[in-house]
Amino acid sequence: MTQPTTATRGLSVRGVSKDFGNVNVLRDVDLDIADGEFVAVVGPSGSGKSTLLNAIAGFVTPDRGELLVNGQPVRGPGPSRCVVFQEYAIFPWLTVRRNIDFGTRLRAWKGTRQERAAVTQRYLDMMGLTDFADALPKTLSGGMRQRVAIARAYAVDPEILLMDEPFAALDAQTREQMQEALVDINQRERRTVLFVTHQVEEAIFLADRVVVMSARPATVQEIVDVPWGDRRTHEIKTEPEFVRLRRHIETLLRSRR
Ligand SMILES: Nc1ncnc2c1ncn2[C@@H]1O[C@H](COP(=O)(O)OP(=O)(O)OP(=O)(O)O)[C@@H](O)[C@H]1O
Repeated sequence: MTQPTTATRGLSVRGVSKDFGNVNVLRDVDLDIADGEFVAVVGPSGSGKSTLLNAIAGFVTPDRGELLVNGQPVRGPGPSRCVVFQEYAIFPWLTVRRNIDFGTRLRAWKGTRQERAAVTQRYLDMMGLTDFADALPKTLSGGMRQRVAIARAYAVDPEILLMDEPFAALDAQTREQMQEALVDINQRERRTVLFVTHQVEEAIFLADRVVVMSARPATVQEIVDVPWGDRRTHEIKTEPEFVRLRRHIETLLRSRR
């Protein structure tokens, strides 16, 4: 259970506080996420997890504190951060391929048309979407639509990917498949990820570290290191260490400090 060192690349959240009217939502939140690290955030319902993510995205302005991406202050939404939401926030009028191509076009890298098409195809392949490339989102299942949203977010190649409960609307089996798909794409193309979830098991399965928030006003209660590195198959969920970490985090959440 270590505190991270200050990150120069990656994300730094320093003393961030936010009130909505007289509701104290975030209080002195400190968090450093190193470049290429996958961090999950869990916390009691309504504690302020989405508010923290929205502040990093630039949708919400903190009352106090500082947010830095690669040392640069966050002053609003921008291409360094890309958000995947619970709802399928993809363009319903574009095919799967064109949705992902939209992301590819937002890259800082400007390749030729053919090079961009190859990048888009790579993400179609990685997320198992090639057979659906010409389909419209409305013809796809929820899981497939979320695959498109994730492929598009990776195609943008932002400094930080922010994921707010992206699998919450999916059934249990699809959710497990999506967790595996996310592990797979992130092992191939490692990105800095902040992933908000209600599910402790999901947080441990996906993340290098799990940030446990307190009840509102939310602050960082504990940061739990997860030891599996790239060894992420569903079998780890039954290992004694996994079960121990899950119980530990669940106990912290129940204590509602
Ligand atoms: N724009 C806003 N205006 C006023 N209050 C807000 C706003 N956004 C969030 N809140 C309030 O801030 C608190 C924290 O909300 P937030 O959605 O960040 O929590 P959460 O931990 O993500 O919740 P959940 O786990 O239920 O998704 C809630 O009481 C919510 O009603």
